[in-house]
Amino acid sequence: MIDVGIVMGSNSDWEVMQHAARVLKDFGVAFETRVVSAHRTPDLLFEYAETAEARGLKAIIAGAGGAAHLPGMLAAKTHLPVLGVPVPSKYLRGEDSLLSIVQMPKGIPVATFAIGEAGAANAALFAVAQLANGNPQLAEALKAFREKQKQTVLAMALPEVQ
Ligand SMILES: Nc1c(C(=O)O)ncn1[C@@H]1O[C@H](COP(=O)(O)O)[C@@H](O)[C@H]1O
Repeated sequence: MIDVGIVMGSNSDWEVMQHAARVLKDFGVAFETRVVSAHRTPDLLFEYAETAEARGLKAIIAGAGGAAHLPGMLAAKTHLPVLGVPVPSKYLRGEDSLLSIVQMPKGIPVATFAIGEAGAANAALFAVAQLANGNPQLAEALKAFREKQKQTVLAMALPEVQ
């Protein structure tokens, strides 16, 4: 059973969105990856969102750049949590993507993450946290991840000033 859908507006978003896939893979969460575009493949978008819950998905991570309508339109067509990742754009560095995703009208929420790879990784970590509610094994894995990250930071050394 697939728990999380990772969708993006174009395969050009993969460089960023692969960081979400990496996190889910590391936690052993079953996921699928698809290119779906609100603008270029609107019928596929509707079909994907309308069938997501019945297919067993628990959350959808959606990344898009520029006029990033994909996460919002998915959220409009499903009750599943939609986690939006603003992909950096060529001319406006992803600020356009961020604003397109975050400024949803009241009633149709999209949980919006940081621009770029940190946002993609954090969206996946958020999905893991959601799934860990009621899954003690996943909750333990999440704790272990945090502990390892903490140890990495504690071991960080800075250069001497000469
Ligand atoms: N923002 C959207 C949507 C959408 O929101 O439906 N579909 C594609 N795109 C974005 O267009 C950018 C350029 O796409 P191309 O590289 O294919 O020209 C990508 O970042 C994609 O997410």
